[in-house]
Amino acid sequence: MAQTDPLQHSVIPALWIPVAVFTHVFAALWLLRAFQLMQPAEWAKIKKILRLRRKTPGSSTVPSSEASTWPVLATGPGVQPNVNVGSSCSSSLQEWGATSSSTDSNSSKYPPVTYPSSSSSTAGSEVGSIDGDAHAVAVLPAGDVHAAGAAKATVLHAGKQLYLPHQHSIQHHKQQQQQQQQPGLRLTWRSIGCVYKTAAGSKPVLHDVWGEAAAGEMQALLGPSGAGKSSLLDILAQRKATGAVAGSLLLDGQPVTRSAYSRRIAYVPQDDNFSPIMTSLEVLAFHAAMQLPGCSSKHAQACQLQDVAVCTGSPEAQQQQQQQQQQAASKRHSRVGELAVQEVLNTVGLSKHASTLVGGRLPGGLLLRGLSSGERRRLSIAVGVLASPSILFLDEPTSGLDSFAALSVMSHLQGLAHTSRNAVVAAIHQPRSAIWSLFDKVTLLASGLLIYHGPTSGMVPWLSGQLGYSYEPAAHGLASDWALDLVVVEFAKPGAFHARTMTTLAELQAAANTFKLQYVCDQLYNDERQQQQQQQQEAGATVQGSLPGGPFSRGGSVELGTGHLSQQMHHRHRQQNSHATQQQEQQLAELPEQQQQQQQHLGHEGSSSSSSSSSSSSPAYRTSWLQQYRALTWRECVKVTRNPADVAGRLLTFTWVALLVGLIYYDLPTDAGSIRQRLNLLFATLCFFVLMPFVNMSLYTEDKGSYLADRAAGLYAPSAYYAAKVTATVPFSTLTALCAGLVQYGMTGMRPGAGHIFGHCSIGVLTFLIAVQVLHLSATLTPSQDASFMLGIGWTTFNLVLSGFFIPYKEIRFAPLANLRFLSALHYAFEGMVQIELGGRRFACPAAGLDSQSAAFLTQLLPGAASLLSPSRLQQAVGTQQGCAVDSSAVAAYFGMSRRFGPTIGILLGYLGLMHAATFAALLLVARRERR
Ligand SMILES: Nc1ncnc2c1ncn2[C@@H]1O[C@H](COP(=O)(O)OP(=O)(O)OP(=O)(O)O)[C@@H](O)[C@H]1O
Repeated sequence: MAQTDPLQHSVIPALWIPVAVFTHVFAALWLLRAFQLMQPAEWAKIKKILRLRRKTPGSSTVPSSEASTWPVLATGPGVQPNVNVGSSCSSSLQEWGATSSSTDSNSSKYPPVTYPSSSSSTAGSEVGSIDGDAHAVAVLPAGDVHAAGAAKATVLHAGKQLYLPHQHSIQHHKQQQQQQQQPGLRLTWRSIGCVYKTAAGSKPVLHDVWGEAAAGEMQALLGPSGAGKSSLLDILAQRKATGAVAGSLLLDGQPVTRSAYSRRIAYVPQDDNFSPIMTSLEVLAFHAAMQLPGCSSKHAQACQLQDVAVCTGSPEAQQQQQQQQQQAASKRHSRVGELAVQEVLNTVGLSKHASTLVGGRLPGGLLLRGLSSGERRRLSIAVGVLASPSILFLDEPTSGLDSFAALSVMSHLQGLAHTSRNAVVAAIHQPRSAIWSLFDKVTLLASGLLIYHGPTSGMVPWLSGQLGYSYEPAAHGLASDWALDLVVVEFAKPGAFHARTMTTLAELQAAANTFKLQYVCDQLYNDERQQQQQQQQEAGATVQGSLPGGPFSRGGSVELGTGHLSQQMHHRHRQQNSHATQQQEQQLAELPEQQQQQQQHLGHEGSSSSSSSSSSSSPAYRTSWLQQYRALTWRECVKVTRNPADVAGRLLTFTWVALLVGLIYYDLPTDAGSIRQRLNLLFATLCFFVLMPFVNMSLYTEDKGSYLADRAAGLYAPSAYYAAKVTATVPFSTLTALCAGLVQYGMTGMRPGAGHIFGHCSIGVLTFLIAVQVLHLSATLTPSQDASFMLGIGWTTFNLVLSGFFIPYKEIRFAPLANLRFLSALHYAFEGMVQIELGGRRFACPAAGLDSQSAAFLTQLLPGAASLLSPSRLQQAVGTQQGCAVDSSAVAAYFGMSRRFGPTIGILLGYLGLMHAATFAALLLVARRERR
């Protein structure tokens, strides 16, 4: 038999007061962080004043332990990369060494970086010095590198430690990469075609495009807007996920395999997607952790020096390389290692901005000062070159830059190409003269047609000499400007200025055909000669001398092939050429969607024919899942801890709303008259939990954007991202919901007892987490924030209406609809809370008897509850008889709410799991759907 509640006052001060104080102190700390972040100059002044006071004899000093608890975010020009996080994030950050261990009074001055004693370089940026020895600040653990075991290097920055996994392998990896970059590395693309399916029908955007990029040269991809430059770059970088693509991509003559190829290239998109609240160094540190090789667990023991070649090579190669590495490592026991991250920053001239925030607009709309647009661009390039790619693709690297910044960026790139033997291919718009002169080669596209591909010096001779379009530097300006003007056919051109120029698509087509005929002939000629040579070699014949290249592969100016073989090829290709492009496009357009997807994969996965570039056992990502997970968790933690709106704002909003509700229902009566209020309060609590996540919709949308950008770059596995996201965000979400629940519970005085408090809060937190997940799912599935809101609001309304609060299910007018309640998370949550609050509980009748209002409510509320509302019982309740009690189980029974706590929690956990699974599936889906 349930006992009546003997309490006179229901409020539980010991519950809500400490929690409310905690949330405010916690939020105040984050607001202080916000101040440091937003007003670095003012914060520096305050720190200076505090320091002066500390130095003044007799003045009160701030204990160092206290000082160390204050997170230092913004000092000097930007923000230190080290952050101090609470809750679950701390362990991860500590592991990464990002936790601020002390706030040295000099830390804001950025102590000079430590250079290796062996370095002969001086500070400052050197064009193309990516592999130089300068500017190292990483300190390898003393002693045997192998003894490091944990495969981490300690990176000193601003006197703090920032750990990067496998840092000590960076330099080694770069050397290895360069060894792999044989002088003859050559990417060749042949007969590339691309057709998009649009509402208006098939839209061909690339027609039979040929070309090549070789180590040590910088190539411009030139063409008017819409010419197909980005589409071609996407195809070459194997990032194309839309449209039907045809053609072949060869690395050193062998078909590329996608996973191996992706390790040799880097793609710098037109728009970066850096988090505004991370510093340049942190952005690079994150990308270093994602790109620089770590072994899979399988190789972990074998590869103490963590190198991609070791990880992906054959077992024999791995063993051999490992031995070499061990020998090399033993020679440099106490050698100070290099930090690629800092070095790359130097290379792109950003070393002074290592601690500057990237800046930009935060998801909430706040504008954060940070890097200039030119510096951001250089940071993008730094990310691109971090893993020492053999081929670097850049989509308009100079867009948005002033002319000097553009020149500086392009000079860096040329340095990379010439000094580090990278192949650089950059789509570019109207380069100024100094920039144009940096390019070795150019691909000129117009309306998806290849007009010219070859040395920059050969472009004018081809267009004027072969095609007959006269170029007058005095009148037409730079050769690249003239060429761009020449191939634009969409607009009317002033005849007086251009003299003979292209004005129709037919003229473009003719120019493209002429070029292709010549170029393709040359390629086929080379192929045939190589084949002959191979056959001769196989037959034991010695081929004297080197192969003469075709006209376009000789460098310098363009010549026509004149040999007998060349003429034969020319003739053969002329016959094939006229119909080839048309046929290719028709075939692409006719391909069903599924086959289009297959067709577009120019890289042949699993092919074993390719030498160094292919390996069927290559893992899909450069780093292991665990390494990705740790780096992503760290980034998520940085995001959470650096966004004051998301931390202090959310916590305070939750607490204040809880305080408001607590005040409204403060100290609920303990008699039967409070049953109605308790029901209302439970429903209000649940409403609060399902509505609050809407404040974070912008975060979910922003998350999706950065996920899609990273996925397009093939940076990490979706599962690693999702696991990291959950690890970093769920603890904080739980904390906020828990604090709000406890404040409200304590103030209103719901059912006393630890078990009841635990049960109520568990259901509240789970409801909140479900609502958060549903909104995350909405933001992932829908193309815009407006649509996300609509979907989210739809779910919330459905849940509220079918919670059972407004109408008992048995009274729903259209009975089958009542079954929909099983889809409502609130149905289970409300039932669970009602059970905890009212199940098996007896309330004493009010001392003055049940007031008429409550009696009327009960009569109306429980028309079917005979045991409670028989006229005699009601009479008893309204009267003031001793021992009168109301069994509130009847209320739960009336609403049809009888599920016990355990099953309720199980169902809510299942609901949450389902939402997580759906969100993950949606992330996989959109990554396919929304890629270019
Ligand atoms: N996913 C797509 N679906 C349909 N059409 C597309 C798609 N992507 C690009 N296009 C179209 O393909 C053509 C070539 O686009 P692309 O972006 O490659 O040109 P671009 O030379 O890089 O142009 P810009 O210099 O303006 O960036 C354009 O007409 C463009 O509208």
